[in-house]
Amino acid sequence: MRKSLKTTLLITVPLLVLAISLLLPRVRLLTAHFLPSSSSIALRHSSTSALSNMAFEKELQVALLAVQRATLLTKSVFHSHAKGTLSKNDASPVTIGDFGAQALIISALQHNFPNDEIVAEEEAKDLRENSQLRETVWELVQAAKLSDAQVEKDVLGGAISSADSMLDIIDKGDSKGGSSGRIWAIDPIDGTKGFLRGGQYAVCLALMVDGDVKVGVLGCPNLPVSDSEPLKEGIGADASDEEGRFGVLFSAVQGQGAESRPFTAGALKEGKSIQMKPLSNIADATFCESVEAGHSSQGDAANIASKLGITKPSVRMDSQAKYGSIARGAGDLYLRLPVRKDYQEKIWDHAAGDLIVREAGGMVTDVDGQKLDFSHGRTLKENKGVIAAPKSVHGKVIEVVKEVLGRPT
Ligand SMILES: Nc1ncnc2c1ncn2[C@@H]1O[C@H](COP(=O)(O)O)[C@@H](OP(=O)(O)O)[C@H]1O
Ligand SMILES: [Mg+2]
Ligand SMILES: [Mg+2]
Ligand SMILES: [Mg+2]
Repeated sequence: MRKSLKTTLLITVPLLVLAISLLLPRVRLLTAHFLPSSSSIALRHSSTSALSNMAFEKELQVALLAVQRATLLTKSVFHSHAKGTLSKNDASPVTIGDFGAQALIISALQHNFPNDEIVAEEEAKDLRENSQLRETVWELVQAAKLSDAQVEKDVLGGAISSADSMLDIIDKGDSKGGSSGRIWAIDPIDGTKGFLRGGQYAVCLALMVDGDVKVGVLGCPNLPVSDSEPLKEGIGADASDEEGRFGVLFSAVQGQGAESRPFTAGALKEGKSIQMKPLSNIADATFCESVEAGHSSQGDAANIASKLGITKPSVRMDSQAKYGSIARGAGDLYLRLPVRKDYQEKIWDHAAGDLIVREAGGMVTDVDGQKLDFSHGRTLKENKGVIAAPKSVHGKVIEVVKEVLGRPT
């Protein structure tokens, strides 16, 4: 009896060990691919209904990691390369960082969601015509990797196969956009002028379904990690070298709240829920606006602020870092006031930030108080400007904006 028990154990124990060792890597792979690691990207939900509905969990995980990898590329451009700056048809700048970041994000989206459409800011034409530029971007793209090789491969799909396929991938961002289906909006570097100056910039990604923004992620490598640090001008790439104090990822999923987490090169850190700052007296508000006077009328902003009784000077910063900053309560208002009648805002300049502010308890509209409508193609052609504010004061701000800009009431 004892002998047969011993024999059985001798056979079954090694078999069990073998089975477990064969199964474990598969379970790990599946977990990495389909389920976010609970410690690394645990979502905090703002409502109980969200707890029973973890919608867009995979989209959020992929978006966070794709933005993180692309942001690593942009940081590497800032620190070690000439920026390879070109002037586009509209005289705005584009750099090797913009091209590289767009290639990496689209590659990750195609690996996970091959049927989704993509609206992205850049196109590969200049790289097709300039082989030296193409090689520089290709080198950058090959070098940009998350430190976790398993996540890099399983979640983001690993490396792009060749320089030519990189060009095709960049051009996959040519969707016309619209009101139906799943469409991602990418701004590989928002605030390119800020990036070139060493100021704020953001790597931006949002998913729209039937014209409605469902997921938004912003990578802001030059903003402070701390949500409570007051809004300040002049923090930029030099400061971001200070170990651990700079670099933040903002994210939001519709109906599930907004979060911030420290930016890293490795596993995603846990997200922390963020909210707009309660503002009982509008006169105490801090408002932010573009650094570029050509993107937002600073004169109109000053008039609006003064009529609202605001005495603090505006905080000027580039990019959707403005949306992230007010969503975390570091500032209160974001005013973007049209400079030219004919300019149509681009959806990739606003989709992620709009959702992040709304999920943090804010309200985002155009200068007439209409919500931003992402269902009209690549631009926000039915909207003019952007006004983002806490819900409690948004109506008052719009009243004054209309008065100063002479908009119909
Ligand atoms: N006349 C204009 N009015 C408003 N926005 C403009 C503009 N010309 C360019 N932009 C947009 O302003 C964005 C930067 O915004 P901000 O001033 O808040 O940093 C640019 O994004 P990119 O830098 O991605 O090209 C660009 O799309
Ligand atoms: Mg641009
Ligand atoms: Mg932009
Ligand atoms: Mg851009």
